[in-house]
Order: sequence, then C-alpha cells, then structure tokens
Amino acid sequence: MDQQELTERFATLTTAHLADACIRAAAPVRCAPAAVRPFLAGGKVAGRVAPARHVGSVDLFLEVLERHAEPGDVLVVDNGGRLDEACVGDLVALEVARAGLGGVVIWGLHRDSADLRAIGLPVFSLGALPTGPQRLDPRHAEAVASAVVGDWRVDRSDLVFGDEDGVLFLPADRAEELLALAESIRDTERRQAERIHGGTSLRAQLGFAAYLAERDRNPAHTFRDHLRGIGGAIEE
Ligand SMILES: O=C([O-])CC(=O)C(=O)O
Ligand SMILES: [Mg+2]
Repeated sequence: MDQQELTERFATLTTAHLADACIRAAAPVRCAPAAVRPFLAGGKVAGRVAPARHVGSVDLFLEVLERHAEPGDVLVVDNGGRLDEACVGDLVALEVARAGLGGVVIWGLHRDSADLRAIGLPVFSLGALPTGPQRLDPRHAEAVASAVVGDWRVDRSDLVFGDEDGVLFLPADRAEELLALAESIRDTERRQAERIHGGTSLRAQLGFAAYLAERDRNPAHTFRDHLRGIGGAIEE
C-alpha cells in the first residue's frame, strides 16, 4: 500500500478501529503505552516506521534522515520511556518535517513546545521537560534498525498510526487486510450510532435481552459469542 493510499484510508479511520481489526484478525494488538499522547490536539499520522534508538544525541535522528527514512515515514524514537530528559525538540522536528516525514512518535519526552506547536508536525510523546540529554551512552547495535516502544519492538517492516487515542503499530504486509477489516468495523459502528440517534437503542440493536436470556440458560455464553453470532460490532 503506498503512502497516499495509507493516508487517505486512515483519514476516515481511528486507531480504535485498527485495534479492533487486529483482535478480529487474531493479530497482536501493538499499542504504544497509554501515556504516549499527541502533543497537538487532533493530530493524526500514518506511515512506515523509521526507527531510532536514542542514547543522548540527536545525531542518530539526522543519520536516519540522511540514510534511511523516506517521505511519509514516521520517526519512531526509542528513548526507553525516560522521564529525565527530552530528546526531540523544534530543530529535530523542523528537520523531520522538511525531509517530508509525517510525524514523530517518542517513547520519551519532547521539549521546545511553543516552537513545536508552530511547526505543526504531529508529535506523540510522554510529555515535555525543559532539559535535553546530559549523557552520551554507547550506540545501540540496532540504533537505526529497530525501536522498542513499551512492550513492542518495531522496525521498517511496520507501519505506525497515531491519533487522539494514542499510537498503534501494524505489520506492513498485513495492512490491506487489517485496514479493510477496520473499514468494515467502522461502517458497522456508524450504522449502529445512526440507529441510536434514530431512537433504536444499542441494546435493542444487539438483541441484548435475548443475550441475557441465553446466558441465564448457559452461563458460559459470553457477550462476545453473541456479537459474533449477530455480526454486531462494539468490542472488536
Ligand atoms: O537537544 C535536543 O535533544 C533536541 C532539541 O532541543 C531540538 O531538537 O531542538
Ligand atoms: Mg531545542
């Protein structure tokens, strides 16, 4: 899937739809930790992962831009979830934006918030801190090959999606399948929401009374079993 198609299709989706698609497809749901938040309200990004394992210097980001990243990619910065130093600021963000990348996801902190707001590049991070790094650790063996974000190791075979709900990773080779599933979940949920607005409760739509009656007969019957039986969407 090319970058233009990815951006266009994600414009009408959310990371929640994509997460539900992963569950439906029995693929791992690889969310960044919930504390990784969009710095700018409404910011949205989708692109191939351009990973960088930060160890105290911005040179690694410049190296990724110089040698590895392509327009549309998203710089994914692994700073080990550190809360004692910011590792991306306005200069890195401006350089990233000028290289045509779509945004920055940081498992760590940013700084230079006022300037970042003016740049407008979607940045997702654990928050802000005035100080940059005061250390320089040895380069990681996978410095520009992979990044760890929370529980997940991601590399250039992955796509990253960010919106107001947070950040999620998908394998690029399953993008078509998972986006198509997410679109069908979105459409089902939209129809359900329209019907609630129109006066038909979600319980009525989902046959909730029948589900409760079945569960009274068979305590092992779960709501999820019931939803699968009727093709409803809400949890996955
Ligand atoms: O010094 C840093 O770590 C990053 C920084 O402030 C910038 O990119 O402007
Ligand atoms: Mg700075």
